[in-house]
Amino acid sequence: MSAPAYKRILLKLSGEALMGDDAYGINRATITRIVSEVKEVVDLGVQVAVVIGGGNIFRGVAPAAEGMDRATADYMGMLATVMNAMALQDAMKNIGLNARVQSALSIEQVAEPYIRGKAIRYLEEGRVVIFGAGTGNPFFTTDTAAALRGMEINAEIVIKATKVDGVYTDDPKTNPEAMRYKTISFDEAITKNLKVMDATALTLCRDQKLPISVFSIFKQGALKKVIMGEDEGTMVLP
Ligand SMILES: Nc1ncnc2c1ncn2[C@@H]1O[C@H](COP(=O)(O)OP(=O)(O)OP(=O)(O)O)[C@@H](O)[C@H]1O
Ligand SMILES: O=c1ccn([C@@H]2O[C@H](COP(=O)(O)O)[C@@H](O)[C@H]2O)c(=O)[nH]1
Repeated sequence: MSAPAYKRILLKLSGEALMGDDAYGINRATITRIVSEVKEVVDLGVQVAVVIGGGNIFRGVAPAAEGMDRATADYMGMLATVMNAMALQDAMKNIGLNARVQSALSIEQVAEPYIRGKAIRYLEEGRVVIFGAGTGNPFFTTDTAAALRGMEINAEIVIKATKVDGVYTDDPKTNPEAMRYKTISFDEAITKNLKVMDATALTLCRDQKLPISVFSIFKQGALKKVIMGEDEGTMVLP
C-alpha cells in the first residue's frame, strides 16, 4: 500500500458540517462519522491538528446577535467553537482516539490554553490536537486560525473540510453554472475573491507557501483520498 502524502496536517472542519441535516447544533451521527474519517488517517500514522468552526452554533444565536457590538458577537462565535471542540474531543474519545483541546481564549476549567510547544509534542505522541476559540481575536475567522496554527505547527498542508467539494468559479450553492477548479493559484483565488476561504487566510498561506486543499466533508472517504495525494476537491497552490 502506498504511503500518505503528508506527515502532519491542519484540518479545518466547518462548524456547519456538524449540523448534518439539522437546522443548527451538533448531529450525533454526523460528528461520529466525521471523527471516524479522522481516525482512518490517524491510523495511517498522520499527525492531525484540527481547527473547528462555529457556524452551527453561532447560526442558532444569530438573531440575538443582530445589532450587537461586533467584538462581543465575535467572542460569542469563538466560544461556540470551544463547544464544538469539546464535542469533537468527546466523539473522538468514544471511538478510541486520544485528543486534546487547546483554547486561544483562557477558559482553564474546560480546556488547556494554546501552547505551541505542547501542541507539537501531543502531535508527535500521536494525539489529535483540537484548537478552539479560533485565533482568540475578534474580527478574524477560523479559516485564518487554521492558516495561522498550520504555520505554527509546521503542517505540510491546510485541509479545509467544508460543505462544497472544492473551489468553484462562483458560489456553487447559488450559481449552478459554477465550475470547479482542480487546482488554482493563491493569487487567482485572491484576485477573483472566490470566498471559499477568507482573503486573510489565503494571503497567510500564500506568503508561507503552505498549500490548501478544499474538499467536501459530506463525501465519504474524501479525507483519506486527499491524505493519500489522490485527485479530490481543489488544491490551492503557490
Ligand atoms: N467560489 C466558491 N467556491 C466554493 N465555495 C464557495 C465559493 N464562494 C462561496 N462559497 C461558499 O463558501 C462556503 C464555505 O465557506 P464558509 O467559510 O462559509 O464555511 P465553513 O468555514 O466551511 O463553515 P463554518 O463557518 O461553519 O465553519 C461554501 O458552503 C460555499 O457555499
Ligand atoms: O479568530 C476568530 C475566529 C472566529 N471568530 C468568530 O467566531 C465565529 C465562528 O467562526 P467561523 O470561522 O465563522 O466558523 C466567526 O464568525 C467570528 O464571529 C473570531 O472572532 N475570531
